[in-house]
Amino acid sequence: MPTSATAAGALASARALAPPPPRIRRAPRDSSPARQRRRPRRVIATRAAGFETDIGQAIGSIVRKEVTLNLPPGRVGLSGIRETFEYLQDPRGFIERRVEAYGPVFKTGFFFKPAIVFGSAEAIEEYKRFEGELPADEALPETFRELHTAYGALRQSGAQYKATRANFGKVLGRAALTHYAPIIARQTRDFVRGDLLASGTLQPGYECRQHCLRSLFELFLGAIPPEDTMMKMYDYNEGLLSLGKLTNEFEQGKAALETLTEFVLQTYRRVRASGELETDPRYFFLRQYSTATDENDELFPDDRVATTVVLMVWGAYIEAAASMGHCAWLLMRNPDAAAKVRAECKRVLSPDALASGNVPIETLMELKYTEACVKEALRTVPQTAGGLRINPTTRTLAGYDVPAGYVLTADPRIPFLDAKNYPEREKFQPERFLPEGAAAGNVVNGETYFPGGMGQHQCPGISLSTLMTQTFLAYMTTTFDGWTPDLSGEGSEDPAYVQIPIVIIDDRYRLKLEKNWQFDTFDAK
Ligand code: HEM
Repeated sequence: MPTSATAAGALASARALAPPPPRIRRAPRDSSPARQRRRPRRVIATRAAGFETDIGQAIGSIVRKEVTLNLPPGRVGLSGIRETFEYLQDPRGFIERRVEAYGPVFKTGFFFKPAIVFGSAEAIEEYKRFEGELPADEALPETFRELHTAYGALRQSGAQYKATRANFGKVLGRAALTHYAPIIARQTRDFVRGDLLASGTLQPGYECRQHCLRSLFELFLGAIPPEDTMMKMYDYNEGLLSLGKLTNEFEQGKAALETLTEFVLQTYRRVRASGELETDPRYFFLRQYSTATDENDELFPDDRVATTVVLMVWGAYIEAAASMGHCAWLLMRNPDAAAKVRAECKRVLSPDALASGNVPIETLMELKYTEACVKEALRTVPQTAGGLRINPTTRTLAGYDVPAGYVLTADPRIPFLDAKNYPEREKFQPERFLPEGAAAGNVVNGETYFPGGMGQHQCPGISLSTLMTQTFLAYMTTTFDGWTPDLSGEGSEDPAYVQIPIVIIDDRYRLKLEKNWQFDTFDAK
């Protein structure tokens, strides 16, 4: 679930998550070092004998009454506009350039608000001590707050949030994953050995999203909605990220939320009335929520259960799909790692188990190298920024003053990019996440690896996403001997990416799949 889905998370790039035909987007801006060295034109600066005044920053710090404070290095400017737009064009490059210039704690403008971004182990350790008191909701824009609903975890705090969070373990913890694993395996088999085998191509952005949508509805609802209802999830996503409540996107998002919630509500009420809720394993998730209680010890009302299903599917589908696409691309570019994944999957998973789709979690958990690939992919191509919190009172962090009203965000990309934690940081090395990784100088712990954010709103779904991606890789590597960029039509060697709020391969990118001889004549349908 993307928490950086804030105000401008909006931007057009998020619209790339709409269904096909994929729209033609402009190529990503040139981020070559030469370009980056050019001075941005909008800064009004004077430079003389080593003295540089950034007028926007100077006025901004007077307006914000922070002239006498000891803030971290960096610039916010007058209102953070320039920083925000620079971030939105190239989020990862933005972080990298600032860490290089200022170190792992710096100030900037994030989504038009002054912000302190940090990622050193010391700052994170200190942050963890008070993060639990910070309100999460205020950092979210109005459109997101309304469509995320009062039931959404990202808006909550205190007793209400505790009640919401208490249920996550029941539907995303180990027992739940044990229940989901064979369903995921069957869904993935049908996707890879059905759809992909038939077409011989994979559009990792769009097709993995659709696969994840279907799989997640089945896991969390026990039923896949009709296509037109399921596709409302794209409108809902666009509405959450829309620029304002007067936009069409917001209106459509609101209508989509109603349609989706109504469909879930009807399904929930029907299976409860028929008694299947208690007896049919398909309704595992709904059954857990049918006994969930709120902060007043009252059962969740039906609309809260229904909204929770919609929010869970929404929080998971793009993230899981992005992880699958990045892994597929990284394995293509790292044939040694791909060979190891293939060998491991063939050793652990029997052809019969793969063909039947009946793969228990214990077997999937033996895929240690494959799991390490998924983790390393999240490090190499980080999918999200950290969660945003508003600092309510003046305090200090890492020896710097943090004024009230500043956004605080622990950014996972900062430790990911630090060669002290990850030697040869640009390389894809799944071994970092295996026991031998430490001996090679890798430092993997809660302060250096937190792809799902940290603190009170830390992602409860990373294990589910990892399991889905591992299963995807198991079927991909045992069905296809490899894959290469499909250069026909608009095809390109490497993908462009949607950058905000979740980094995911652009819909136009396609891979050509090389069938394994066993599947040359396979007809899964
Ligand atoms: C690789 C995949 C994923 C990544 C990188 C990811 C990332 C994140 C991040 C960064 C947050 C933290 C937000 C914050 O601190 O404000 C978050 C929260 C959340 N994620 Fe994920 N996510 C992933 C997969 C999933 C999946 C599969 C689910 C399944 C339902 C999920 C459900 C949630 C929920 C419910 C929250 C809100 C937690 C709360 O507010 O207590 N995520 N995610």
